[in-house]
Amino acid sequence: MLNLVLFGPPGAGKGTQSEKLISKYNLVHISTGDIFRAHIKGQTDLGKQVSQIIADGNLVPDSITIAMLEEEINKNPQAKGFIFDGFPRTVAQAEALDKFLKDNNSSITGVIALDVNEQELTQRIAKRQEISGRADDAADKLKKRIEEYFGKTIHVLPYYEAQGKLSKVNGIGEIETIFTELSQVIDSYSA
Ligand SMILES: Nc1ncnc2c1ncn2[C@@H]1O[C@H](COP(=O)(O)OP(=O)(O)O)[C@@H](O)[C@H]1O
Repeated sequence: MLNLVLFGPPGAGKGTQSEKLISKYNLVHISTGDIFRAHIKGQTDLGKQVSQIIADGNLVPDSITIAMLEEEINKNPQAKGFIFDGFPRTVAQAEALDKFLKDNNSSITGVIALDVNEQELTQRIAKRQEISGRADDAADKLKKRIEEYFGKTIHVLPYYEAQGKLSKVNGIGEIETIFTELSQVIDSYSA
């Protein structure tokens, strides 16, 4: 199995690159943000539970997020591998994912961090909000999300670095150029 974590701050381009990577490598895309948004749209119990948290730009509690992620993996028993996008966002989530995969005789192949500076992120998301209309893309909520990233999520990097699984790719430039670089890293796993 090829299990990838695509890592990076809000607006780094994880969603865009994931879409391209899943078709090239025949993987299942698991974006916890997308799944949460689907629950909110469908007004499920989970959606009702998390909608305010997400609108405010806060992280959803680990217990809820981890349970949802495991359920999503279990829905895809035939998968050749997964791209995790927006997960793990805390060290506790990273540990839970490792344990869950291990219990299923699998593991994370590699983690690729998309490197984008804060100024570029803010500009990209301001642009995106005009189209997405996402409540959490509003300036004050975005600020909160970037704070959550640099306060909690960034600690996931040394966790994977210690396992020798971390690679970094420059997330600024043409979408195709970034895609080529990501593909090179992925191809190096099996080389
Ligand atoms: N792994 C996670 N842990 C906790 N909360 C999450 C997680 N994934 C998504 N969320 C919630 O969903 C929101 C949107 O996530 P996402 O679509 O990945 O946004 P972006 O990458 O643009 O910040 C997050 O701000 C957070 O509230």
